[in-house]
Amino acid sequence: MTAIVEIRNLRKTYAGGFEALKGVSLKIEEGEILALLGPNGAGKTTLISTICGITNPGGGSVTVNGHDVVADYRNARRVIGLVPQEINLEPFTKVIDTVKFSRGLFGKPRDDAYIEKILRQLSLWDKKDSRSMELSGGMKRRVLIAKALAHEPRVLFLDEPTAGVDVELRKDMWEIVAELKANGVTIILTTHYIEEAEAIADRVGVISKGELLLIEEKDALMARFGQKHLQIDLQDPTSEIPKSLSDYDLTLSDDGGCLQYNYDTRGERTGITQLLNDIAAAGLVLRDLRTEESSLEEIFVSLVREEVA
Ligand SMILES: Nc1ncnc2c1ncn2[C@@H]1O[C@H](COP(=O)(O)OP(=O)(O)OP(=O)(O)O)[C@@H](O)[C@H]1O
Repeated sequence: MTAIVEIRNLRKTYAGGFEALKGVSLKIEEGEILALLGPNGAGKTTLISTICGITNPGGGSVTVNGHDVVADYRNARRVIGLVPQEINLEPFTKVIDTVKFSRGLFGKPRDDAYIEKILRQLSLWDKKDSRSMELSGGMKRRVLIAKALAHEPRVLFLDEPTAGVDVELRKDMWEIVAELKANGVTIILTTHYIEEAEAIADRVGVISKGELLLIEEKDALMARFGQKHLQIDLQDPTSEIPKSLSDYDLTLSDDGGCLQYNYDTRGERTGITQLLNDIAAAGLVLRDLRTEESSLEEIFVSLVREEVA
């Protein structure tokens, strides 16, 4: 794989002295979907804005497709599409005109067939003559994507693409992103919805306080930090965990009816067989067993909490 975006030791200090990026280095591979997670104010938008040439870096460098985003910003911008967090559409302009205009801004020749293709892909073709003010919030978000794609970028940045969007439309967006990836577009998205990263990202980066805490393949991340929980429902509630089970990582539900056993998914031995024997020996009778895996959300929260501590 080749890197299409290379970020080296990127720093940004806003006027007033706030250090929003503290030396971020990152390579983004061509064709991948990278999700950037991080709490409010972590620096995600600042990072995206700097890569897109909207904010000037205070130090370090970024190249996109080999073009430096400061020294060679025109060529860098040509390959970048940006879907901003805020909806910034002109209320009286027709959908098709706003999308065509975006293409023109990059000096690309008129290509009505391509514009039709992206509007159809985003289910906007029947709205092409509607003014932005006549569209729902979700449709406006689609128009922003169409605008960002109008000049055929190879790298698409989506800054919280599904903020405030209903569940159904969110899933539609995920499909759109998957289709774009299939067409060879590299996608970087920021999101607060961890299930979004879990559903569509190839890699996940976690940013907190201007630093990249980690960047890793999603599946490897889930396997590395993942814990499994075995829920053991008891026939009769118990008031406390029997002393003979004190060596196990067990928690008892408030109603005393369920024991939760936490174990490492990487461990060669889970200890479950022995635990079940010991539970029986302690006189507890099982009613049911369920296993659950920790979600990316739990992993993320524990990482950011460690950072804050
Ligand atoms: N123009 C600016 N001037 C001064 N400080 C700024 C400016 N823009 C952003 N900041 C500060 O930089 C920090 C990072 O902001 P940024 O918007 O990059 O965070 P974010 O991770 O995108 O947050 P969110 O998830 O809330 O969108 C915040 O503390 C913010 O207040």
